[in-house]
Amino acid sequence: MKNSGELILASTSSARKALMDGLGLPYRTEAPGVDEHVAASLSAEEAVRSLAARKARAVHERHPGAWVLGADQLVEVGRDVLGKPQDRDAARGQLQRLLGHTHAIHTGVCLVGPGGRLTEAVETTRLTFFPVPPEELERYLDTGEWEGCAGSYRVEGQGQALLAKLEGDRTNVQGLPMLSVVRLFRQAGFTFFTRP
Ligand SMILES: Nc1nc2c(ncn2[C@@H]2O[C@H](COP(=O)(O)OP(=O)(O)OP(=O)(O)O)[C@@H](O)[C@H]2O)c(=O)[nH]1
Repeated sequence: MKNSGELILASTSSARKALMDGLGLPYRTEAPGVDEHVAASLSAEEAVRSLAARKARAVHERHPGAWVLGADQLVEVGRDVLGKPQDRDAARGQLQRLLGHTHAIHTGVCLVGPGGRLTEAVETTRLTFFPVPPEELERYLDTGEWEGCAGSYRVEGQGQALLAKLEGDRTNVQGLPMLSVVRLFRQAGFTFFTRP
């Protein structure tokens, strides 16, 4: 049975695209094009839930007959909430906060269906990093993995050499909590393993 309406991933993230490609559902991507500012009073979980819905709704308004999946991610360490670093110096500062400590990655996902029906989830993964000397941190920065990544590391790349412990969904760290994404798709009536 063909899934009704096209599926759009409201994201510019190559990591999210790679995760969706693995699922095998026919889809396309479209940039959400939204302002990602939220009230400072929101918790990290509330912020990613709100922003995932903002991204999905923005694309759904342009394509009301489609299914649209949006996502947003933040890193929480102590009282700090981290997004994507702007430059190498910001990436160094983020990693200095994370190395030798445990932090949480929160990812919100939101699925909006034809007619605007919305389902959502927020998934948290906890990661503990080894403490490493400054010269090793500089060598990791030289890999460039910090670019475009909340928290300035890639858990599926060389960044895994920093990882002492991971509790939760690993794909959630990369950008989409696939256990939750599959649950939302199944609850929406999506069928899998169909021929294109
Ligand atoms: N490959 C990889 N990407 C990561 C990792 N951790 C975080 N990211 C990326 O960091 C980005 C988090 O920033 P967001 O603001 O949620 O998303 P974005 O990159 O702006 O992309 P949009 O979905 O278009 O908003 C996402 O693209 C994640 O895929 C990781 O361990 N590996």
